[in-house]
Amino acid sequence: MFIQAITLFPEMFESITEYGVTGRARKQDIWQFAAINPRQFADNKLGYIDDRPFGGGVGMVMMAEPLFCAIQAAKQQFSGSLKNSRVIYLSPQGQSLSHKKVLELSQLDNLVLLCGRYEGVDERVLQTAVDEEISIGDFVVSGGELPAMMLMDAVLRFVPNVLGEIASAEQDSFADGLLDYPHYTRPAEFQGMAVPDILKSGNHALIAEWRLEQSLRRTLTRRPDLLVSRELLPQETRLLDKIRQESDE
Ligand SMILES: COc1ccccc1CNc1ccc(C(N)=O)cn1
Repeated sequence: MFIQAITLFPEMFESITEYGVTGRARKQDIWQFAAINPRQFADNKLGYIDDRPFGGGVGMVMMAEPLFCAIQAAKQQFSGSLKNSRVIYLSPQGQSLSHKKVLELSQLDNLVLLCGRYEGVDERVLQTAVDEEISIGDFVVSGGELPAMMLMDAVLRFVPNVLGEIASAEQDSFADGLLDYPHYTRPAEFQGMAVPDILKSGNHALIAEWRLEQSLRRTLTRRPDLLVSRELLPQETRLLDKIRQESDE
């Protein structure tokens, strides 16, 4: 997968291109990255890429021309099939990013991420050169770079070989629509708190059931909304009934 970010701060992306599983995978050429700074497309000597908003109001707006040229430049770099590509603008006005959308994006060959700064970008860029507007949550941060990196990381976890054993991405919570179960590692006792015995039993069937019960219990108490739209397997229904009876007692 070839990911390009259109950003005034290319160096910010080193946190995902140089570190952790995503950094290692990029260094192994499992995925590729390039940043394009719209300032290089500013048509004035001073490299202006923002201007005051029509209609007045606070702050500045990113101008259409430099961004449009940057997106065109990104499209010329595409590897693989041009069709299997998407230009995404990160913004609080976007469609909320979901696990389903993450999976869909992980199938693409090319991803272009437009990172806004100031009060946002000229609407005409969105109308002519952006395929989708995506939000990573109902909050505002100073630029689209951190949301872009969040999206990149979530998507890359589903690109084959990025994680090594793809299993750990599919076992992530949200992958099966439930919150994650609690995790423990050595020492067996920490500040007087022991690890649940079941996890030391070596009985993998019982451990799997315990973990599923813990996921269901956490989802029921912390995010019951996730259970509303989720089809339950018979074993899950049985465990949920058991959990509900306990809380009714
Ligand atoms: C004032 O910033 C903006 C104003 C308008 C658009 C983009 C930005 C850049 N900031 C962003 C970007 C995305 C998200 C999100 N929720 O995905 C949050 N903030």
